Amino acid sequence: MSSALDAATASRIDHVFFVACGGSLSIMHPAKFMLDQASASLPSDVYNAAEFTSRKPRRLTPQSLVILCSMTGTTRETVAATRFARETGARTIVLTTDTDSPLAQAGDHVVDFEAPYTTGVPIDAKNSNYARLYQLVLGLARAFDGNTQIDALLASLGNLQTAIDKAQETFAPLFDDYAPRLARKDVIYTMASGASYGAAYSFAICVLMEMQWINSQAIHANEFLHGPFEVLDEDSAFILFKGLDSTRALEERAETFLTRFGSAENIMVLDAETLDLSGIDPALRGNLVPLIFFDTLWRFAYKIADLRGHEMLEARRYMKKLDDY
Ligand SMILES: N[C@@H]1[C@@H](O)[C@H](O)[C@@H](COP(=O)(O)O)O[C@@H]1O
Repeated sequence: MSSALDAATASRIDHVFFVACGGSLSIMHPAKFMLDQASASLPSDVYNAAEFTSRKPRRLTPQSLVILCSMTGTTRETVAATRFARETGARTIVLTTDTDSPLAQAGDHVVDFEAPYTTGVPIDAKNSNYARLYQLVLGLARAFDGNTQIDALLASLGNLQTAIDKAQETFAPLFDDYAPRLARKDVIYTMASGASYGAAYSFAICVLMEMQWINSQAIHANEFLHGPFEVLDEDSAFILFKGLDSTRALEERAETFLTRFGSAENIMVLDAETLDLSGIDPALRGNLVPLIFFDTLWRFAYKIADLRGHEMLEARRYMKKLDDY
């Protein structure tokens, strides 16, 4: 990690690109959110890897830093995006759980992380993809903007797993209550804004759609009021994240509308204000809460899977079953 950061910051960079696919892309949105608030000098963009390679942004130059992530390190689009970035002369940092993977071989610098999905072994959240990415972001902000939050981040990450474990207990009665109703739904929307939007996106596309074949869409909490709210009625099912970042008011406004025309029994609200976040720096709570949302919801997903008789990882038809697409 520190050697990747040292190399990436050895000379001036003027733009950061966050690039990945699917669940690995979902963590890039909160990374940009953090960089936007921590750095005045580093603009950034978030791209799906195939879009990045196809769009060929003119802004990509040898002064760019491209941060890419693939849990397996094998996602073809992300490997191709890494090669494309290097061909332009940009610096690349790749995050993966497999340091021998094609992605690791393609990047300039490799940062490894842990994921329970690959090994089945529980991890400490301080070693997760989010944790590593946030360290990179605040490392960049320290190097180029004199931001000093990195020590608070490291201390907070050390206490994060305890906060997640406590959150599992806090949310358990909510999950027990909502699982039987939501498991019967054909459509469940997720909703969030700011730092939590990526977790809502990932839960919609990777968990509800990919692993449970439940129709879903992550709706940005304010965009909801600009079209999507027309589908709302008493049967509509939503999972709303209420985080602690500076966009919380957007999520609260969406909740007010949801509960005005929807039915509370189909609207599951995860409110970070109900959590015990001791040991997490108040200024970073908004950034770290999405890890808690996603991790706790992962357990909720297994509850739904049991009720539906639809195995979480094994029941896929296409993902990891086909490779000719
Ligand atoms: N649902 C999966 C995700 O879980 C995974 O993150 C992504 C990319 O895979 P990887 O992270 O290995 O590049 O593919 C799909 O979207």
